[in-house]
Amino acid sequence: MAQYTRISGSVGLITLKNPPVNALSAVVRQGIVDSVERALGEPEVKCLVICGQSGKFCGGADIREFGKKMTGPPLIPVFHAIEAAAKPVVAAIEGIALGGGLELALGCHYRIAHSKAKLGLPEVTLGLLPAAAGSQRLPRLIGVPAALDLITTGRHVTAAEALQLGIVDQVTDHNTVDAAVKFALSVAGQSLDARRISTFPCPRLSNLDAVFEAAMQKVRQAARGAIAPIACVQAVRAAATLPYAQGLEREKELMATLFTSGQARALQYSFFAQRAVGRWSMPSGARWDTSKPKPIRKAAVIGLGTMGRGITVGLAQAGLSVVAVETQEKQLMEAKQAVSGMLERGAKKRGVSPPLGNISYSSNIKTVGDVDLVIEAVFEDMALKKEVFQQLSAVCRPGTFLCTNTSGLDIDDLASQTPNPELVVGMHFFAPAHVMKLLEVVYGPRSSPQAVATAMQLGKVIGKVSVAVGNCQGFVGNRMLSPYLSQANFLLEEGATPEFVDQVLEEFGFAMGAFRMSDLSGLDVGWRVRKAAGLVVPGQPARMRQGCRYSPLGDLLCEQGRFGQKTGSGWYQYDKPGSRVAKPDPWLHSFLEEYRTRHGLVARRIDHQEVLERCLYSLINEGFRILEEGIAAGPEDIDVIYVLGYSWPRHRGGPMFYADMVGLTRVLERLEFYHQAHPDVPSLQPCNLLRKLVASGSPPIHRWREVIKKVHSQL
Ligand SMILES: C/C=C(\C)C(=O)SCCNC(=O)CCNC(=O)[C@H](O)C(C)(C)COP(=O)(O)OP(=O)(O)OC[C@H]1O[C@@H](n2cnc3c(N)ncnc32)[C@H](O)[C@@H]1OP(=O)(O)O
Repeated sequence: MAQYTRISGSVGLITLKNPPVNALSAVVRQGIVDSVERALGEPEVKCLVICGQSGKFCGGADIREFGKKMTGPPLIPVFHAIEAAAKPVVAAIEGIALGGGLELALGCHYRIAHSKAKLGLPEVTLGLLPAAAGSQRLPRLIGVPAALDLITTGRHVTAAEALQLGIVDQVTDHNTVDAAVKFALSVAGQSLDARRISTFPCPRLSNLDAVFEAAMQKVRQAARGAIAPIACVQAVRAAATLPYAQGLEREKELMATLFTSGQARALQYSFFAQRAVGRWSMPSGARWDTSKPKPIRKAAVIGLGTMGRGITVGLAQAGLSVVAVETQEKQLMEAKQAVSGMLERGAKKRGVSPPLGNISYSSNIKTVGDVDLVIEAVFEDMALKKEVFQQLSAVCRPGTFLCTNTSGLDIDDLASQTPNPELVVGMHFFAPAHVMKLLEVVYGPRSSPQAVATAMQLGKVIGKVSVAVGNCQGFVGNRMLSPYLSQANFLLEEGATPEFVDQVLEEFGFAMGAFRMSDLSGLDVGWRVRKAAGLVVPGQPARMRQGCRYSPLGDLLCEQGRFGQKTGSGWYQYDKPGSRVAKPDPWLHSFLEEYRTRHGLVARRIDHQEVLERCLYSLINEGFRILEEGIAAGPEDIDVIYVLGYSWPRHRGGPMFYADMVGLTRVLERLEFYHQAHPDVPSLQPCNLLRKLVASGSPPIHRWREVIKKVHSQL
């Protein structure tokens, strides 16, 4: 609702009340209209202030209403009614003014913001554009280049930047509503002619075409197929070239296209999925709302390689005390220098001082005796990790949580090295660990709900989106990647080139195709894992392992010392080791031809559809297996992992959402087709859960959990 009160006799105060973010639901919109009307009708009222309850101005349109039947007044006439008011209306912005929230403020005559407030038009991140006249008012207020930046990126700006840009009129460190009331009284009675943004001409640009061309090129490059950023540029162009009323029409047209697009649905699903993963549950019945995390004040990181350094930075930046341990003195010194540099650069960006004092460095593992939680981040080698866990068990005080940063090793095996396996969880960080948003929190069969809750909470504290998943080879992300990469390799055996496979996957929206990504990660990483699993038999490139098709192509490249970017060659060639520009490699093409001849394989023409379907559907099929086994609690967990950790295009929601969009029947049919053609590839055999979902009439993704529950209860 929107509550109307009178303060100081002559100020009408409208307070938006719709927890948690005062979103502009139908009731709130109606409340604003009624309150403005009432205030304008009361002769004693000289001015109005609009604020939000609980220190939050407004989080924008109510996203939960999207896709439902529209009720209540639309936003544009509500904002026009405010702008047309004959009494000054001041927005008192505390906390957030986002999307429709900022558009509401732009409809007001003045804006006062608290110094800690964040403002922005993030509609683009939901597959939309600021279509409550924001795309038309903001360029008129702050000019085209600044508006293009804000609208196409959706970035939030601080109150200080908003003041500099001219979005707000005043910033206060004190009570924002008091400041706004005082301000409103000071301008009451003054002419409002120059305060109605919709009447402003858009500031002229001599190089208008060049500015828009450059903006379009920039968004096309960054968008990876997303359409909203392009529509945002078009809407701002309308503001710059058309009268306000016509610009609004264009905004409406563009919005209509976006609103009904699958991309907006995917992005909105992704928004809620990222919040839903916080409400985790385990097959044991343990849940987020019944498991209390322990507060972590002091943590230790063991092993200061690339991952350990990033984790240390993340913890220190979040204000935790960190003991950073590296047993080799020389590496410890190098790490200290590197971590300090990362902290200094980060602090400079944020305009704060670097939290160097939060970290104490040590070469002695015994110094971690008084920490609340340890994150072991040594080399990905089980024997080494076991040794470290044994040492930790001896030196840590009772009750210390022991976490391992691993991308796939068995958490339970590691936990068995300690007398308290319930305190052990996996924390799978993604590189660079202080930047990447994703954290897979991996529970073993003996991890306590409190250990999981604590790791999930710590993830939140350090700014990660944490997803709780069960223990299995590769956990969720890497386990699903395995059939995807296998298919990419099989396609090469059958006649494709790395360039073609990557092109198809990049056109789909991945930042990098399977081969460019493997070259970046380093081919030796998977090779080492395959060797440890006994899959690599030197000198014998047989194409079968344990009765299933196997491609030794990656192993053969590694045997040649081709580890990817770091060695200057892998699936591609590079100018020099470390160079990032991948070039097609004639050597690789002849190598593939020789390989096919040696194995009696005849290259055939492989089309775009086959690449996409075999790579994606095998990955999706593994996702269904993961759901069936209860390794992930719901499709949202998998989708968040893929969008945040594996560059799955956000505007396609995630692999499980994509399967829902394509249609489960279609996915099932195509998997059956490919499995028939390749019966020796088990990852192409449609899994039980997928069949069950199709048999249940392919319910929409938000109802999959019901079918999954049934499958689990039948086990
Ligand atoms: C046309 C389109 C127009 C005019 C629009 O306005 S589109 C909406 C534009 N607004 C946004 O995109 C803001 C989205 N929200 C956020 O970025 C963040 O939620 C936040 C910065 C406002 C707050 O962040 P935080 O404190 O971390 O909290 P959560 O993100 O966890 O959110 C708390 C719960 O609030 C729900 N929420 C947030 N925004 C909205 C909204 N606009 N409509 C409906 N509900 C919203 C969010 O889902 C969380 O609830 P749960 O999902 O956990 O139940």
